[in-house]
Amino acid sequence: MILDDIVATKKQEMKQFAMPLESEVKGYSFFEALREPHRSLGVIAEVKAASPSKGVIKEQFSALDVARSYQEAGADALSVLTDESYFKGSCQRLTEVKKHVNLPVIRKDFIIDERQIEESKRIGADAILLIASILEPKTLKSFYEQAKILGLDCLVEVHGYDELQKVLDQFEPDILGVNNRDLKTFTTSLQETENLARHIPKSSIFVSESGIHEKADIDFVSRCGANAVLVGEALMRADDPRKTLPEWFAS
Ligand SMILES: O=C(O)c1ccccc1NCC(=O)[C@H](O)[C@H](O)COP(=O)(O)O
Repeated sequence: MILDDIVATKKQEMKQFAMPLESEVKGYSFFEALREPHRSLGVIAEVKAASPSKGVIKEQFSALDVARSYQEAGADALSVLTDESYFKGSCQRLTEVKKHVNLPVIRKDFIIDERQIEESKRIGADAILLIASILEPKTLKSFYEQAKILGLDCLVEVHGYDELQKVLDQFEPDILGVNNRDLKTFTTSLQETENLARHIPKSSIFVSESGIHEKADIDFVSRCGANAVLVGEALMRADDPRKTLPEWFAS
């Protein structure tokens, strides 16, 4: 199963781990950006070169140009994939984006080791992703608290009611993401957002992640009660995100 492979690779990579030097970048609050979005829903626009489910999404591009186009499109925050093996991302890419774009950036990776939390801070991330399906609930809570101490926000990602309950048995995250993609089968359905919506605590910012491709999807997850969306592939494939995003939010 691909998720097990990704985690196994990550564990292997951690054997050669070297903590990077601190990068000089300005921090922005990921949480505040989503709490007071530019539009009716917060938009986290993702810089995503490739993925296990789709292969190469965009060949040979400037991450900086993409990130700037997202900013000009009115995105509230950016997501930058840093996993190299499966997503063709990198930590350097995140730092480069942070140096030139005035938006909060979440590091999108598979955090399985607490050293990656400090690494995220050092490369300039404002937030990290914590995936419930790859962490024991107590470890997830501990990583969440460690990230907070370092001033990093966390997007806690769940898929399915059981995962959500396991997280909520421990704590109520400030930002809760429902991944519409089942990371074990790659099946994507916005029904996931609808199914879990009523179980999301009112105090959490509710992010609908993955599989959002058109205005109808934005309208649907909005009706479900999502506060924000995380969009990768559709914006990476868009001719011009500066046109696409406003079209998605036109009334
Ligand atoms: O996108 C994948 O194929 C994938 C496979 C295994 C683990 C994670 C994966 N994606 C990470 C993400 O969370 C998405 O990049 C993000 O939600 C955006 O999704 P999309 O808009 O569908 O590109």
